[in-house]
Amino acid sequence: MTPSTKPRQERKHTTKAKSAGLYRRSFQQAFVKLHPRNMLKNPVMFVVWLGTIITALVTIAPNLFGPTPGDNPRLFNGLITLILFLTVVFANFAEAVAEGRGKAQADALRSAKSDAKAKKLLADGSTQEVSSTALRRGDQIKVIAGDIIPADGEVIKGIASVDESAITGESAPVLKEPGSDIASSVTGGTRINSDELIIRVTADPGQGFLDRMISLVEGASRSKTPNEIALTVLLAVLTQVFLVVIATLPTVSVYVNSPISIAVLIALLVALIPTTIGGLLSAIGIAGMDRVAQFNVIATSGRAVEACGDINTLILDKTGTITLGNRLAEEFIPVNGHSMEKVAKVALESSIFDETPEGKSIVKLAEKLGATLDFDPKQAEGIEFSAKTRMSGTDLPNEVQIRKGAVDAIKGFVRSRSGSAGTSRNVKLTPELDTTFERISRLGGTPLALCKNDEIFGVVYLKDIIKPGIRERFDQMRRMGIKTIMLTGDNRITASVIAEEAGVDDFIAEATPEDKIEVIRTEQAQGKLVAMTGDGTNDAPALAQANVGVAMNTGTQAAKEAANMVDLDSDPTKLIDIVTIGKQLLITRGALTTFSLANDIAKYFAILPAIFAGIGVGTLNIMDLASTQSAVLSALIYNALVIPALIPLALTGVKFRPLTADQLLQRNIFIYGLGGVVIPFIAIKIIDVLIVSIGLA
Ligand SMILES: Nc1ncnc2c1ncn2[C@@H]1O[C@H](COP(=O)(O)OP(=O)(O)OP(=O)(O)O)[C@@H](O)[C@H]1O
Ligand SMILES: [K+]
Ligand SMILES: [Mg+2]
Repeated sequence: MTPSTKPRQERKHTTKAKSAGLYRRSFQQAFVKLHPRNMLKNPVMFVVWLGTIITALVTIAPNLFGPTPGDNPRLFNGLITLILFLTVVFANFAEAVAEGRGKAQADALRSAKSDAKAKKLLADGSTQEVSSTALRRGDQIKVIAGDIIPADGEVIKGIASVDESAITGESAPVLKEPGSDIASSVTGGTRINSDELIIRVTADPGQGFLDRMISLVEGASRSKTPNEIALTVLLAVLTQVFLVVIATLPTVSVYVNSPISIAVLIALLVALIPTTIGGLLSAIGIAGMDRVAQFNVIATSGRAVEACGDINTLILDKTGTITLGNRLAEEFIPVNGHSMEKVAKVALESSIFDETPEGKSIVKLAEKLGATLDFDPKQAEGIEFSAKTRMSGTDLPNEVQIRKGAVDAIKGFVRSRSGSAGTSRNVKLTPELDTTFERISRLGGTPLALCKNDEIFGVVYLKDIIKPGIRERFDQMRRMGIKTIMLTGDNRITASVIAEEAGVDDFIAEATPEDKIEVIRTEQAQGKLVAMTGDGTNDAPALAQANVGVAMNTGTQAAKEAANMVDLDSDPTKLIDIVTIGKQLLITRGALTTFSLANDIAKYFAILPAIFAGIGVGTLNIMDLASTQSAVLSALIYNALVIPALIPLALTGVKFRPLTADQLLQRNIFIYGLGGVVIPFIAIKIIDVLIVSIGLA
C-alpha cells in the first residue's frame, strides 16, 4: 500500500515516436470509420456525411437540383465538398486517437497474457499438463517457481512470492498463502517467483481479470453512458431543428428573389448544427476512461467514471485509508496492579495466532520486553479477529481463554465469562481501565484491552498516524461540494480525534460491516451519489451498493467483482483523483458543448448576410467578408478546423479546479461561452482574408 497522499503523476504512456505511430494509425482509422454503419452512431456527423455526398453530386453536375448561381459553381461546390469531407474525417480522427491510446495499453497487458500451460491437479493427486484455455472454474492447479499463473484463483495450499508487476507495474513481489482473505487471491498472468502453490481456479477462460481489463481499456465493451446518450439525443434534436429551418429558406429566398444553391444550403446547415461537440463527444468519453487507466485504476464502465463526477458523499474507512494503516503496538499499560512482565506475557499469548499487522506488532513488542510462552502453541487454538466481535485471541486446552480487543468488547467478554463460570467472583472493572482507555483514545490511538478468562490485565496502545497531506485532500473535496464520512470499527473517542485531525465532515464509530451498507443506503435515500473504497470480502456488499465502488487490487476476488473500479496500486486515497477525473469529464463535455453552440452566433453573421446580400441586409454584414462565396467557405473552414484544434483539450480535459458543480458551471459557461462567441468572429475574418489573398474566392 502506498501511504503517499500527494496527487499522483499521471503515467506517461506515449513517447514521441509512439505518438507519431498513433497519429498515423488513427488517420487510417478515420477513413475506415467512414463506413455508414459507424457514421449512423453519430447523428450530427452523419448529416455532414450525407451533405458531403450531395455536394459531391452537385460538383459533378452543378444543375442537378436546379440552376446554380455564381461564376464557377464546380470549383465552389468542390471546395465545399472537400471541407465537409475533412470535417467528417477530423471527427473520426478524434475518436480514433482516443481509442488508440487505450489500445496501446491493452497491448501492454496482452503481452503479459500468454497461452501458458497449466498443471491440472487430478483426483489421484497427480498433475496433467493442459492448455490454460481448457481450465474451468473450480479446477485445481499447481504452479511452481517460474510459472506464469494461468488463471485467476484462490490459493488453497502452499506459500509463495508472486510477481504482479504485469498488472500493477509494481515490482516488489507479494506473498500469497491460503486462508487470509487478501493474500490468497491470485491473478492470471502474474508470475510465481518462489516455491509452489495449489490454486483453485475462480474464472473461466476469457473471463479473468486480465481479459476484462484488456477489453475495457481497448474500449471493446464501452457502451455510451446515460449522460452521453442524453447529450447525443439533444444534439440530434438540435440538428433536426436546424434542418427544418434550413428547409424553409429556399421558399423564402424565392419570395425575395435571391435564390440559394443547394451547396450553400448544406454549408449553412453544417455550420449551424453542433458539429464541434458532435465530433468530439465520443473522444471525450473514451479519454476519460483512459485517464482513469493512466492513474492505474481499471474502471469496468464509463458510467462509473462519469458517476464519479457527480459524487456527493465519499465514504472512507479509518485504518489504512485516512491513517497509515500499519497501526503498531506502541506501549503496554498494566491495570489492576499487574506487573509489566505479566501484561507483556498475556499480550504475547493473545497474539501468537494473530496474523494482522496489529497482532504481529504486539508479538514483537512483547518479545522485546522479554515475554515468553509457557504453553505449546500446538496445544492451543487461535481465535481469529473479526470486525463483528472486535476481538481476537487464543484458547488453551484447560478452558483458559485469552483475548484482546476493543475495550467494550473485552468488558463484555469478561462479564460473560464470570457469569458462565457460575462463580460469584466480582469482575474487576476498575476506573483505571477507563482512564487508560480515554487517555489512549484522546491521542487518536486504538486501545486494546487484554484479558485472561474474567481478569483484565492491561491495555495495548496501538498508535495510528494520519497520512500526511490528507487534510488538504479533504479540504479540496469540501470545496468540490463532496461530503466525507469516516467509518470505523474503532471507539467513539479515537474516531472523533482522528476525524477532527484529518478534517472529515462526519464520522461513524463502532461500525460493523452491516453499518457500512446502512450508511450508503441512507445517503442514497436522500438522493446522494455515494463512493466508497474497500478491500475485504465483507466490504463487497457495500462496494456493490455504492454508486462508485473502488476495490483495492490487493483485495479479495469478491471485493473486486463487486466494485466497478479496481485500483491497481491499492491506494485508497486515489478515489480523490478519480472523482477529479470524473468531474473533469463532465466539465469538458459541458464546456465544449457551450463552445460549440456559442460558435453559431458568428457563423450566422458570416453566412446569412452573404446569402441575402442582394436584398439589402447590409446592416447584418458586420464582419464585412469579401464575397458570398468567401463568407461561406471561411465559416465552413473554421467549422472543420475547430475539431482537430480541440482534440488535445478533449483528450486531456479542461483544467480542473476544486469548486462546486454550480461554481464550475458558471465559470465554464462564462469562459467557453464568451470564447465561443468571440473566437470565430476573429478566426473567420482571418480565413476570409487568407482565401481572398490566395484567390480561392
Ligand atoms: N487484530 C486484532 N485483534 C483484536 N482486536 C482488534 C484487532 N484489530 C482491531 N481490533 C479491534 O477491533 C476494532 C474494530 O476493528 P475494525 O477493523 O472493524 O476497525 P478499525 O480497524 O479500527 O477501523 P477501520 O474500520 O477504519 O479499519 C478495532 O478498533 C480494535 O479495537
Ligand atoms: K457546426
Ligand atoms: Mg480494520
